[in-house]
Amino acid sequence: MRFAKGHGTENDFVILPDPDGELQVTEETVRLLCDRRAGIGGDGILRVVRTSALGETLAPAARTAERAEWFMDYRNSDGSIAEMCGNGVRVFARYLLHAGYVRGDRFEVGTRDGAKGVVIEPNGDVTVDMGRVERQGASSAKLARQVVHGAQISVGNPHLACEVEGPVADVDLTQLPELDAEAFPQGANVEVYTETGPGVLEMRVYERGSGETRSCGTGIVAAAAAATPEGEGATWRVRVLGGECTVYLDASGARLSGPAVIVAEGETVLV
Ligand SMILES: N[C@@H](CCC[C@H](N)C(=O)O)C(=O)O
Repeated sequence: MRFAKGHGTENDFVILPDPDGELQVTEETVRLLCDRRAGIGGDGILRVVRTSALGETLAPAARTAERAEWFMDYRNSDGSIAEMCGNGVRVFARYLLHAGYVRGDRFEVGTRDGAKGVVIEPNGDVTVDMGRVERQGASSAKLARQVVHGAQISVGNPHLACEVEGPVADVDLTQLPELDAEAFPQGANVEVYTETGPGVLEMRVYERGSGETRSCGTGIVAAAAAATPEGEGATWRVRVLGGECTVYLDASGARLSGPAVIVAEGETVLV
């Protein structure tokens, strides 16, 4: 089976081209492909399938995805399905261009959170219109060595974005965060962030289904939203372990911009 490998600020993905929806991607397959020793290695999988060949009924809120020719079927490295992946969309867009599946510098990608508009910037960065960012109140999480408090935010998928004092490097993210199950019945991604200068955040993330990763696009947007007073617009540069992205927040929602690259292509015998 053909595959590619790509990343957006080192949030890395195994890309499976499956235009006609012929692959059976099981949880076990995903775990094996994402395994960094026994497989190819990645934080998740991006299956590249024509929306018309998806073979899945989308939730009513995601039906706008049907107008996009290509659908990003995203899976976390543990095999679970997530509604959205911000860096995934950016890498997916880069792959569509690389493979010649799309042309031009503006197109849409279908996701389980609906259609997302993508723009290829003159400097090569990929910007995705993430749509609405929903603030849902406050909650907390128990980490390995501390309890953190923050904002419950939906960017299509669930987040708890927590401002911490001191460097984010000091936060122990080695263990699965314990969350309030009533607030997060489907689990959540947990971000810790601190403001290091005007318009600049530093962030780390423990991703649902993947553990600590070096970047998370939806998490970057959630942290930027949590750091912005409600009702206000803002632009944030968000530094993560794998690089930096920029978030533009306004009344219509959020845009996420940053690098996205394809680093390898080949064939795997794992599937
Ligand atoms: N890395 C992604 C988020 C992937 C999904 C997440 N782990 C979840 O389960 O919600 C991003 O760049 O947004």
